[in-house]
Amino acid sequence: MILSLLWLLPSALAAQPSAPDPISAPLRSLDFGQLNFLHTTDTHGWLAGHLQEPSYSADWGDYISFATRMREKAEAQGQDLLVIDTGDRVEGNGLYDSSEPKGVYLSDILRHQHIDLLTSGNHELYKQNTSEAELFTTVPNFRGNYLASNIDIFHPTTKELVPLAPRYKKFTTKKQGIRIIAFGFLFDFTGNWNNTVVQKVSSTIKEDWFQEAIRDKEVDLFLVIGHVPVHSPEYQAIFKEIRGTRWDTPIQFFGGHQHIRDYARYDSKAFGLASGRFMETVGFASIDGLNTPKSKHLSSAVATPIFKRRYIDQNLFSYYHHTGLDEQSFPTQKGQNVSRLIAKARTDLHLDQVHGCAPQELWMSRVKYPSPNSLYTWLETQVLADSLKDENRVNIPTLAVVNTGAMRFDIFRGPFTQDSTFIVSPFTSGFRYVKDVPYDKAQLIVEVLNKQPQVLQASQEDDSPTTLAPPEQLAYSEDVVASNWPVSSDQIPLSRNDKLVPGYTTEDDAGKDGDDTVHEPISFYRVPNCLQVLLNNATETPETVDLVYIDFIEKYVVLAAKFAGLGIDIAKESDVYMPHMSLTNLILNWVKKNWKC
Ligand SMILES: Nc1ccn([C@@H]2O[C@H](COP(=O)(O)O)[C@@H](O)[C@H]2O)c(=O)n1
Ligand SMILES: [Zn+2]
Ligand SMILES: [Zn+2]
Repeated sequence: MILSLLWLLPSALAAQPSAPDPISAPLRSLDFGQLNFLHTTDTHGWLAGHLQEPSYSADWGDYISFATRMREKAEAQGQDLLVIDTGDRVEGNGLYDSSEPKGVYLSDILRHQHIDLLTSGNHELYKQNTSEAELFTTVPNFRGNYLASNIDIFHPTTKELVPLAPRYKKFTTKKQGIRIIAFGFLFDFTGNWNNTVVQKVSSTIKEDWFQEAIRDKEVDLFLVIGHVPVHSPEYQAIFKEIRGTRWDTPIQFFGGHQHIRDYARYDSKAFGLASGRFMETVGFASIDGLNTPKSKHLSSAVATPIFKRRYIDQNLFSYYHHTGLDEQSFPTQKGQNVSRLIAKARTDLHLDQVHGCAPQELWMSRVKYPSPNSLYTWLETQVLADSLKDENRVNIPTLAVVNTGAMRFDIFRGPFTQDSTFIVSPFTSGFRYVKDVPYDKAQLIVEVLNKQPQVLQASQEDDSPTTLAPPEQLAYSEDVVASNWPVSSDQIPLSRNDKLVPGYTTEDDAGKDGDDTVHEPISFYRVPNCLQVLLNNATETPETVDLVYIDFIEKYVVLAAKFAGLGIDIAKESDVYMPHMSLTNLILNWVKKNWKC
């Protein structure tokens, strides 16, 4: 990754004269301890980093150099460093989605990082080929380090149900001799393909192997990694189960899935870190004052260990700062080779091929919905309105419903590339429809879907619902939410020359000082679960409509239809709409036609 003068600026600001000087960007430092961690989660294929956002512009090769330098630094101080990844490595970027078969370049890049412990996310399990790629490629690539405490897979050859990877692992750290038992969980996910089985966390922790593991007396730290939100019933249950048996053994959790920076305090000796999404963030955590055989011998043990956390902006400026190195001394040979491998993969996959040029920024959550700069407003009023048409259903009033979670990232003004195609919406789900749905019932279905607690948005559990709440019980608010975004910085003194770059201003269970980079806050607005748009020249209130929806949300539409008293079984009555057309391709075709450069 090359460091240029304007590299720390968001692309939207890069051309402006008042751009902040990157050198003055204030950074909070990392407090090393006996045991240190680097954590990634929900990388979703973004191993090339963010080409349009300098704050997150380092790549997986740079991260490899960073982890190496951090390990060298820790070990030189007689401390340990572990590298963790908690899943959703796939789906969401051209580097993964653009190859045939998907993921061949990605897995070959990923494996060069030394990852000490990793788990699966839900995205590794949506499809049969993805989970089998985990079984046959990722698990062997990280042999002994991949954990699957609650995931089994039907082995494609033997047809036997086997653990995707070992349930847990016991090991001792190199420098400090810390005895660790580690587990690797997935939240209570039910949207997996039927070749895998995800056991509920609450029943997994009652199994003999787990109960025996937490009764092991020769343990200084329990390490729970997982594709699980750190504030979740699943992690509460694991915490309680371990604490019930081991009242004072420290527990460190690492989580993900919600795509946010977050830190949870379970008690004075148990904390959990979640490290964002899309290679924007590398999480850092440290523990000092652990009771180990070595510290007992040296009588340096303390009553309560000290837990720390930091959210590192994934760029070279942060990496140089935290390692105390520079452009010459920072990169490792391996890191540079991997950066070259990424560049070559991007070339082979034509990821810079331009399909059109976006005339403006389109935001997922930085602006209100609906509004002229809302990505969802654009999807409704431009893309769906122009392009969602089945040639066998012409001139039939149609109500289309799309889950907002199908849209994964903002669009920046300028080139819309092969890469953008998958960054914006990578999913291969098609469209289905039911005919002759009374319009009032169709509207009630959407209303019911939108009053559910965010089940269909990105980063929410797409758990199979058995019931849906009536619309009047749940309120949807489109107000600004301060969900780990905009609060002003504290504790780090700013000089008059400091001009802040917009970015994360996280508030978590440990306070407001978690982000390494002090940012200017960004507003964040909620969006509904589903968009709806009337198509085919429908009058304002047609009598009946074709109800069109993305097949990914069918199970919710079925329940909402029952709730709305539609009286038909949507799953049985529905048919394919626009055969072989995914939302990804619908958007791409629209861009090619409408966004000339
Ligand atoms: N075919 C799919 C798959 C997923 N989604 C959306 O993604 C959300 C889950 O993503 P995470 O990264 O948060 O695990 C899911 O809730 C859906 O909103 C989709 O739309 N289509
Ligand atoms: Zn994710
Ligand atoms: Zn997830």
